[in-house]
Amino acid sequence: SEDRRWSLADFDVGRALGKGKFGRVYLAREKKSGYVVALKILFKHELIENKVEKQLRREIEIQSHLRHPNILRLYGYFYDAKRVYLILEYAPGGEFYKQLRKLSRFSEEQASKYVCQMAEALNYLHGKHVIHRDIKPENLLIGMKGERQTLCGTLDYLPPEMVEGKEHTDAVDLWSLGVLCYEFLVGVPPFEDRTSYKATYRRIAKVDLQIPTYLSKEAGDLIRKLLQYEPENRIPLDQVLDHPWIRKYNLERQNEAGRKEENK
Ligand SMILES: COc1ccc(/C=N/Nc2[nH]nc(C)c2C(=O)Nc2cccc(NC(C)=O)c2)cc1
Repeated sequence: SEDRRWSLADFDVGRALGKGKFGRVYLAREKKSGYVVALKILFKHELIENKVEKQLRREIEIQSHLRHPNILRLYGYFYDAKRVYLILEYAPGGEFYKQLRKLSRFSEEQASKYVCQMAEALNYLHGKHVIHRDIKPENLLIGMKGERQTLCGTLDYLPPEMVEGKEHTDAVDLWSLGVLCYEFLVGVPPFEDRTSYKATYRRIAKVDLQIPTYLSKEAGDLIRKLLQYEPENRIPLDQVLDHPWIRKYNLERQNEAGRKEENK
């Protein structure tokens, strides 16, 4: 459990899994239990230089209390003179967007399953008044059963209110969900404009959205209902989970209790 005092001596540290924005992630095994985890090692001087230590403390506080099959667990943390160590759940599949790049785009069935899992994770987060605010493929990992977990930075996924520096609510996550849904099906984000940052900004602010004709009517309908300029016009998560395009491929969705049972 996360309240005992951990230290590096408790772990056999294995291969580097990859580099995050701050520090590196290693495969590690807790010596007594043999439990395999991902150990994220952050350098204090980098956190201080980037003025993110307060944000990290807040994220640790939030993530250590979250329990959801589609949200990566933070089991605990510890630190020494130079580093902060996060003991995170290990998702064997690795980064989701590597999968997306390889496949270039997903089938409607696969995309619907991923969007459903994201909507369930967001529903759980919003129920706890937590806004993710940074949903993008780079922050998604593939779990044991191929499901995705959101690991808690480009313009592509930001809604108009955030690119325009206005007030924002948890509706920002609805917009990002719509952007991701489009990207899963098309292979590129809807407002991408490789010429410039400003061009992307303009396309987002105008909601310059073209839905390819090869997408099903239902898929296009859900994307349009999420990519609404006005935050209050975006359909809420419970309606996303009830949308025909989601229900069609996620018949086995039980209520939350049922799902918790399944994951005990
Ligand atoms: C290079 O091939 C890989 C294949 C699978 C992985 C699995 N990573 N799984 C994780 N579980 N919990 C955490 C945290 C992570 C994680 O951060 N992984 C990670 C971090 C940075 C880069 C990558 N690279 C890739 C390819 O997934 C993975 C990592 C690397």
